[in-house]
Amino acid sequence: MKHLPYFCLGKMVRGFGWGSKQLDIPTSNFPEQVVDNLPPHLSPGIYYGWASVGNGDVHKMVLNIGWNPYYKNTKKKSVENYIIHIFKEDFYGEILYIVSTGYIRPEKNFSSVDALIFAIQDDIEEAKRQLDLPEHLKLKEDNFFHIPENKIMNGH
Ligand SMILES: Cc1cc2nc3c(=O)[nH]c(=O)nc-3n(C[C@H](O)[C@H](O)[C@H](O)COP(=O)(O)O)c2cc1C
Ligand SMILES: Nc1ncnc2c1ncn2[C@@H]1O[C@H](COP(=O)(O)OP(=O)(O)O)[C@@H](O)[C@H]1O
Ligand SMILES: [Mg+2]
Repeated sequence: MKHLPYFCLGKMVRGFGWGSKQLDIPTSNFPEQVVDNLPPHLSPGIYYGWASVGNGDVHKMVLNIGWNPYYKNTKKKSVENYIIHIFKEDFYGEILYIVSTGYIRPEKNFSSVDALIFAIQDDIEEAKRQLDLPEHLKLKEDNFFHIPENKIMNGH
C-alpha cells in the first residue's frame, strides 16, 4: 500500500474488555483522537508493524483498524494493537508508539469465537514472517521510537 509506513502514537485507553477476557489476545486501544485523525485513505483492516510502550523495547505487532464485526460494534471505530510480547502487567495510560509497515486483510465476520481466534493467530504468524524481511525490519530502528514523551506536541 502506497501510504505505508504509517506512524502514530497515543495514550492507551480502555476498550470493551473483550480482547483478554474472551480471546486471550489483549489489544491496547488508541484513544478517539487517534481514531478520528487517521488519514482517510488508510483502509480499515488488519496490518502489521512495530510497537513500543513508553519508549521501551520495540516489538512486532498486529494492528486492527475497524468495527469488530464479530462483536457487532457498528458505532465505534477502533484502532487496537496486539503486541507480540509477554508483558508482566497492563499499561493503560502509557504512550504507545507504532509504525504500520504492511497490510494483511480486511476485517471479517466469523461464525464462532474460535474461528476469530484462529484468524488472529494466522495474522500474528504472517506478521512475524513479514517483519523479518529487510524492508520492514529497517523500520524497527526508526528514530520515531525514541521521541521523548515531553517532546510530543498534539499527539504527533
Ligand atoms: C490482528 C487482529 C485481527 C482482528 N480481526 C478481526 C476480524 O476480522 N473481525 C472482528 O470482528 N474482529 C477482529 N479483531 C478484533 C477483535 O474482535 C478485538 O480485538 C476484540 O474485539 C477486542 O476488543 P477490545 O479491545 O475493545 O476489548 C481483530 C483483532 C486483532 C488484534
Ligand atoms: N501483548 C499485549 N498487547 C497489547 N496489550 C497488552 C498486551 N499485554 C497486556 N496488554 C494490556 O492489556 C490491555 C488490553 O486488554 P483488552 O482485553 O483488549 O482490554 P480493552 O478492551 O480495555 O482494550 C492493554 O491496554 C494493555 O494494557
Ligand atoms: Mg483492547
